[in-house]
Amino acid sequence: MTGGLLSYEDAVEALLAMAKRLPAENVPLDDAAGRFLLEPLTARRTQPATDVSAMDGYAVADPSCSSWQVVGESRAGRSFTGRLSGSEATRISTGAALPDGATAVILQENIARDGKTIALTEESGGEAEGQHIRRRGQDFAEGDVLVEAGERVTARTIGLAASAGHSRLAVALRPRVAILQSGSELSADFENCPDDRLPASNGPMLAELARSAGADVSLLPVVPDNETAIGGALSSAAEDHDVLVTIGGASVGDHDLIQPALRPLGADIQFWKVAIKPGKPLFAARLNNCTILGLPGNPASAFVTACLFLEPMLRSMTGCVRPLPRFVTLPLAAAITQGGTRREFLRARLTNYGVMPIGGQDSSLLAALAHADCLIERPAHAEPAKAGKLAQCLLLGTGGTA
Ligand SMILES: Nc1nc2c(c(=O)[nH]1)N[C@H]1C(S)=C(S)[C@@H](COP(=O)(O)OP(=O)(O)OC[C@H]3O[C@@H](n4cnc5c(N)ncnc54)[C@H](O)[C@@H]3O)O[C@H]1N2
Ligand code: MOO
Repeated sequence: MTGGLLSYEDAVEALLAMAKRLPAENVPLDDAAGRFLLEPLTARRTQPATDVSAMDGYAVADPSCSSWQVVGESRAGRSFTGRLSGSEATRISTGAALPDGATAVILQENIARDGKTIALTEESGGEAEGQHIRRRGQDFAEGDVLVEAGERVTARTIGLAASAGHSRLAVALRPRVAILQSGSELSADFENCPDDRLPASNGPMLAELARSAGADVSLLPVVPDNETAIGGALSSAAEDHDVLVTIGGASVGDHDLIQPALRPLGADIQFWKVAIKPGKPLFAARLNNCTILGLPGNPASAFVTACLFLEPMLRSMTGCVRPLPRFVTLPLAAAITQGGTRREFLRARLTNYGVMPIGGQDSSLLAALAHADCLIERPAHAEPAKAGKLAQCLLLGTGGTA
């Protein structure tokens, strides 16, 4: 606890403990992208399956000769079936199987050919046994564990899985996430929003963030500041979703009605208020089988808390081995002022000289937020820091940097 507020670590740990791991499904490779392996990726085959040539040229039985007789060809996909001996050679292409008896490959640039006879050109160097040969199993062998369970399925993992003989992978079911925005000032009509209303912009922003984290997202209709209407929307959303994210109405004002609406439904409020800026009024609750994450309404607060809480929770539910945000150490490109009473996450941009805090740090500023591509962590009560000092930073837009 920090002055009655929970620390970020305690709060995120409590949230992760609330949200249980989802069951597995076996999905085609493209549908596994961005999700986490629930089982180690094990090679079902050996690669390369035989010794192969690394270059276009000639496979030879004896590289110490100075000329050879070409007795056939080994192409990728159609190998030479005979066996080489003495001064015999075959034409060979990159990736083609090395003929039996071949001990080296000579680059075609180093060869002069006259009919079936080939000879080393004057410029060529000494040829050695084993040169330009990729050995069987050099990449991986059947039974090798190639990627551990809990790692993210990237484009490279997909390539590796295909190569290792897999067309499907075991991943967790996609979390079903509902997003509920409340506030009588909010309008879902972005094109015709009167001046006394505000576009409900946090909904599509966080829907996209959750979708990028692998969730199936339902963006629910905006609910006005009415406890009964909010209660009805909460209870129906909690029935058929694993996670319900509420936006706004998390603080202490007369119109902050999310918790008052949750209590009569029997929801268990697990924690409220975290010592971070932005994001102080965040809360978490459990209603039947649904984990409810109450995010503050200010756009920067909603976004930053989604990065710090929602993404880690979704990663944890889907089997990620390192669900917590991964901070990297980077130099400050400009000085930052003294820290306040809460640990702060300053919106910033990466430059060639380090991280540069952006101008507007007020949590209502969406244009400034959209300009940021990382967050600088400034501990509570931190001393002012000069340009060049190292800071902990969270890169944005990398799928949570897990
Ligand atoms: N007396 C106190 N007042 C406030 C405190 C406090 O501790 N004591 N905390 C402040 C902090 S910090 C924050 S953050 C805000 C957040 O409060 P709420 O979660 O209750 O958010 P709202 O009041 O509903 O909205 C704040 C702001 O954001 C706009 N908003 C809300 N939802 C959306 C949406 N879906 N899309 C776009 N914009 C949205 C809303 O119109 C307000 O302007 O409370 C402080 N107050
Ligand atoms: O925490 Mo509020 O999110 O500071 O603006």
